[in-house]
Amino acid sequence: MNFASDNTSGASPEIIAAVSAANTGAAMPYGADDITARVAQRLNEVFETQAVSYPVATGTAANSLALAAGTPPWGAVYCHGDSHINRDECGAPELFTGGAKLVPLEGDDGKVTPAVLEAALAGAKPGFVHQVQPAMLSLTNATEAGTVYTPDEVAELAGIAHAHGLKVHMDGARFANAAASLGCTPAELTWKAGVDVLAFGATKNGALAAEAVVFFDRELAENVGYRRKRAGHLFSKMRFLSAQLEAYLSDGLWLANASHANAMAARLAAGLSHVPGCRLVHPVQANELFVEMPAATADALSDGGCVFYRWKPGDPVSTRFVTSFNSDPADVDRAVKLARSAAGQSAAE
Ligand SMILES: Cc1ncc(COP(=O)(O)O)c(C=O)c1O
Ligand SMILES: C[C@@H](O)[C@H](N)C(=O)O
Repeated sequence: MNFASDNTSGASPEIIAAVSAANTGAAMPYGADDITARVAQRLNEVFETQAVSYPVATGTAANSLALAAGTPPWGAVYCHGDSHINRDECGAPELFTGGAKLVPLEGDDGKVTPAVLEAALAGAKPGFVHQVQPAMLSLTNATEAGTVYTPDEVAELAGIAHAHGLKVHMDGARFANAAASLGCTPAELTWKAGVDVLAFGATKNGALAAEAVVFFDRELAENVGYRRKRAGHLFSKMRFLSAQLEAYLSDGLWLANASHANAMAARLAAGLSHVPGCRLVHPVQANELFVEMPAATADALSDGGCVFYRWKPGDPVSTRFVTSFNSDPADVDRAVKLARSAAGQSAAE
């Protein structure tokens, strides 16, 4: 019962098979192979536009390369305070941009709001040499709180950003989960809503290690090839990274994986929300749930073999559960049963 992260899941058998199948004969290196060319075309089909895409191996690299493409060293990137780029990338965005400043914004349920963004930009001083210059807005979809931005919400925020001359980045480490949750098209959730560059995630949703930086604003991509090489993310045997993405984007695998993960999160949330003392901290809209629960309940879950993060200490303790493309419903039900017994509730209730 491992719900620590979707990073703990294995890889989809289809993706493993694709990597094995790619291991046939020789292929030109550094992205000059046929599979990489097919992935670029496939991404254009999925997003219904002519984009420029760069496969990389981690979400941090995808985010940092995307931000560097649109942010000068003296720039400012506006993001949610709990965003991964702000909390969990060890300064990679700051490094890749040459020292730009991340400007964290408040917002309930992990989401930036138009009012907060407007106020932050109203306080900026374009042209004032003593202050960083607004350059990009970064939104995470699905968010780090397990919520999602709808296309309309993205469009409203992107409209504000563009009106102030900023470009818009989307951290899409869990983009599949957002798209599956919303039932909208990838285009509706990105460039049609004003997103200029997407860090398109696959690793957390069934790939071994594969992401793609997808530029809808193709001019932004001008120097990314050099930045990727300098970052050490230009794979010499790129076919094996691209093979993952090709399989991921074939036969609807990426959305099927995300739909299952989302369904398991909903199942777990439905069960835990009826356990005395348990409270869902955020709406469960993708594959993450944050649950406040008595420390004794958390201990019983851990003692019973359930693996999850204690997000904030205390009693009640704030916990995070993340489900994956291959989460077993029996594990979900076992976790709920453990919580119920800890709360003195009979499993039959
Ligand atoms: C929202 C979000 N963005 C980006 C990343 C970065 O991915 P990676 O750990 O592959 O660098 C993660 C990590 O899991 C994440 O949760
Ligand atoms: C914790 C965080 O860095 C990681 N990306 C996760 O969601 O598990």
